Amino acid sequence: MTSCVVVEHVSKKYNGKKAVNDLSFEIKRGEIFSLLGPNGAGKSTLIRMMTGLIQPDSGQIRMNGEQVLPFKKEVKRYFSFLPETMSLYPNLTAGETLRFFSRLQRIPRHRCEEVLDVVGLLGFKDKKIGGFSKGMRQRLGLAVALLDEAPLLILDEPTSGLDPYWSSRFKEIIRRKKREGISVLFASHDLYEVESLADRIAILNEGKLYYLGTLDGLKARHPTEIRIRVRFEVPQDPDGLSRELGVAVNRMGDWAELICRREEKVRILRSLEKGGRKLADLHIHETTLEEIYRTISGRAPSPQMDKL
Ligand SMILES: Nc1ncnc2c1ncn2[C@@H]1O[C@H](COP(=O)(O)OP(=O)(O)OP(=O)(O)O)[C@@H](O)[C@H]1O
Repeated sequence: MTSCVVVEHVSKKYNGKKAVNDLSFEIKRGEIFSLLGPNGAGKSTLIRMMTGLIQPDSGQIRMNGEQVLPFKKEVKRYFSFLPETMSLYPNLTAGETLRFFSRLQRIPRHRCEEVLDVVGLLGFKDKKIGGFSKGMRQRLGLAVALLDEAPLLILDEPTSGLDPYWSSRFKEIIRRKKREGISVLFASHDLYEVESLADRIAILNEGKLYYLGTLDGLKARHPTEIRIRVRFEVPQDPDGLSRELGVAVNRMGDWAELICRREEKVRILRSLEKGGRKLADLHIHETTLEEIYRTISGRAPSPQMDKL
């Protein structure tokens, strides 16, 4: 698979502070690529440079083999873009908005109704956008991005403001685009969405690339820990349990928390009722991707948060 986007040693400063710091990566043709990172990590700045809205201080970005800046129409035709916040005219109707963008891009008029239908707004085509909810405006922005069927779709936080139904429909739309051979780059804070859509991810932190690869690769890099919380009919000594089972055990009131690796789980569970011990209750917690992400972005919940 060849690359549709190549980012090479790109940096950007604002007021002397690096928003994007020496980033290099490629997006392959036909893949769904997600940009993750905490607030201020540099995702939108990177996307703005990729779409030619701002110029990098150093480095270069090529799209379909062409330098993004100075802007050529071959590059503009190569991608469609949904910005983080889209400026729409509140006095125009949804239909008028789509027709406005279709005329700008010389796209046949019938596409307007098609994309309005895809985002569930066909029934609202004669309604003014000023009366639209946040989610409806977001769906309209997505419809604009879908208008021209460019080979690369770039979406900055596309599901912000969407309800669970439309978040799920969004995933269907993106999967269909991939089947049609379209490459997709999207920035997101929703790890479940990323997990179910992305072929590869890039995690940014303070403008730098923390991780580039598949989600499986990320999980392998952060071996998952399992916490088995147990309550016995007769309370057990945590130190004795720890020595017997060979894992760390914390006392949590009436409960004991056993911390083990995934491959130790079955052995531990089988040992819990040995020697006449009887379980009264049990809860198993496996580390989620969200927790891995929180840890690497420095947002692991503090003990104080647990008390809230
Ligand atoms: N126009 C600007 N002027 C000055 N600083 C900016 C500007 N745009 C972004 N920044 C700064 O650059 C850094 C990266 O911001 P950016 O918007 O790219 O982050 P982000 O990852 O998209 O964040 P979020 O998830 O909150 O959208 C932040 O420190 C931000 O304050």
